[in-house]
Amino acid sequence: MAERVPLILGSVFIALLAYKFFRPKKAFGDVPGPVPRSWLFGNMLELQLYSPYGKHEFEWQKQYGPIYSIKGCIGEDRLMVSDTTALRAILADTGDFRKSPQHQLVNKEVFGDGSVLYVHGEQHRRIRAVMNPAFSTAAIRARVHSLQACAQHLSEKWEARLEFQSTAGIFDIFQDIHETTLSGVTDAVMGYDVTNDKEFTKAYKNLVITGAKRSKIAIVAHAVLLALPPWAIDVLKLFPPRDFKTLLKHCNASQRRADIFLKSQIEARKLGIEPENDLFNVMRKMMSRILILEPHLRHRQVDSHKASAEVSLQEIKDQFGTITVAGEDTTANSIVWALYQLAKNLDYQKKIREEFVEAQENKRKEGLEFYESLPFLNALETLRFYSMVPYSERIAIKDTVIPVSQPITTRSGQQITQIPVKKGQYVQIAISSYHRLSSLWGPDAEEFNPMRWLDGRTKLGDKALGPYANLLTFLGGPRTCLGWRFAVLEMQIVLCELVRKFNLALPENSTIETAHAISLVPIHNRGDVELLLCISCA
Ligand code: HEM
Repeated sequence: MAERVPLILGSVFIALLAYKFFRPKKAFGDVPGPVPRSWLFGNMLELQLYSPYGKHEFEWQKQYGPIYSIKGCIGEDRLMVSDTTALRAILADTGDFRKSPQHQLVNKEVFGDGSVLYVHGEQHRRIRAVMNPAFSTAAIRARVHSLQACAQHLSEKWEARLEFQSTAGIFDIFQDIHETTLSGVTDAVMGYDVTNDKEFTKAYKNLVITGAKRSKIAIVAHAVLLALPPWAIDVLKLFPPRDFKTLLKHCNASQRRADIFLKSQIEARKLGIEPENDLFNVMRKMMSRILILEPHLRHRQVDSHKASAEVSLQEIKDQFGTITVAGEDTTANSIVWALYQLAKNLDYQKKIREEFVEAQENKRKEGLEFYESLPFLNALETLRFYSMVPYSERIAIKDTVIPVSQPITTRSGQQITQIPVKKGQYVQIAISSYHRLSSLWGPDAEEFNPMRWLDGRTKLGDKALGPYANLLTFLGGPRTCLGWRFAVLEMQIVLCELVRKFNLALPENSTIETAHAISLVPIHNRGDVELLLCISCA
């Protein structure tokens, strides 16, 4: 490896130079924005590194409006977008924009090139069409019992911990919630609970720790990775640095699990046992019979044009890690932040507890509809206030324009109603900023206030972009989060179970801030990622 280091460094240097000299010269028709702090980091440290998340971004939005330009590392051009008209055009996914190459590199290495997170165009439409039934309302409704069991397992664990305490116990709930959602997503969605699978959970936890690392070096490394020629990436795979090794290890572990699990499902089917309608089985049914029964054909590629509702075995396997990662961390941290707000506001806990008891006594609804019928629980605006994926990056794959709802005055004083974007320029779908727009959410948009959903002031009408409550939390358009219904139900179930059994409070002198890891994590005043809560039985 040592003898290859100068070669790799040399190519990085040449690639950076080539990037600097051949990248598009004029950014976004002169759209104003904050001055970058340096050429190396651009505005990326303010965007990604500093806590609380949004400290700079929300101020930029106030100063420059819902569209402004920023600089990425090594001179990249980026457009921050929270304007509804512009977002609608980008989210339509008509082929002008793709996911950013950094994300695509990671998605491919961690999940495989058949992952729904990685594929695009026709292959994406085909795989989504096959996966959709496993995430329909009917399919999610069938997961209620499984999710209730996960939530109950957690509450019993807390009860056991509190058994010998005369007063409240103070403990970190962060890991507990993550274990619950890992079990929830793997068991309820994929029919395979990984909690007791030590090898897989270790690989998964290491992946999350690696993905959550934020440092100046990691931020620049992301940009440099892009400048590497494809052969240098292949060398990296042969002699992977530690973080890259973690990604590959997780990929191998999840492929092995998917293999074992699918084999057992296929055997069960041969014996005439029809397994449940979880994701794997919904997808397995879409594999042609020949692919299941003839092992030598397993790696056959599915021809998108001939088989619009088919997937290959490899494509199914690639969804195992995809769903685990996409569904676990985001949902866990949404629950963590909801619990934080509940611990801060005892009144909120009381309201949820009362409406839960009242609904249970009246037995008006059950299952999914029961949770939907609890107004205050559903107004607890964690999904607006803490956007777990605070932004999503896209890159223009050709020269194009983005329409905007209000004219923009450029640095040179021109008024424009559409923004020219050059091939290779980045667009940031500013999800978190969108949720702070006072024009949409009211003058108190920067405050956590469930009442905005109950007193009739939140009316977006035809301006809605996302699939749930007019929020952009789960994005929108053809790449809308596949698991949004599942995530909402899991949050409802876990919060109800915990609030009806426990009183939550914040310990004295604890300061908690949001930090951007994979999603938004709580950083305690000691600098640790944790959420210490004072818990007693209700
Ligand atoms: C609160 C929890 C969640 C949040 C905030 C969230 C957010 C998102 C966002 C913003 C995207 C779009 C990413 C992009 O294109 O850049 C996405 C995609 C996706 N999410 Fe979620 N998600 C959550 C829970 C889940 C769950 C529980 C699952 C599965 C069980 C899931 C599965 C997926 C998948 C498969 C995609 C890729 C969809 C595609 O590209 O077609 N997510 N999610």
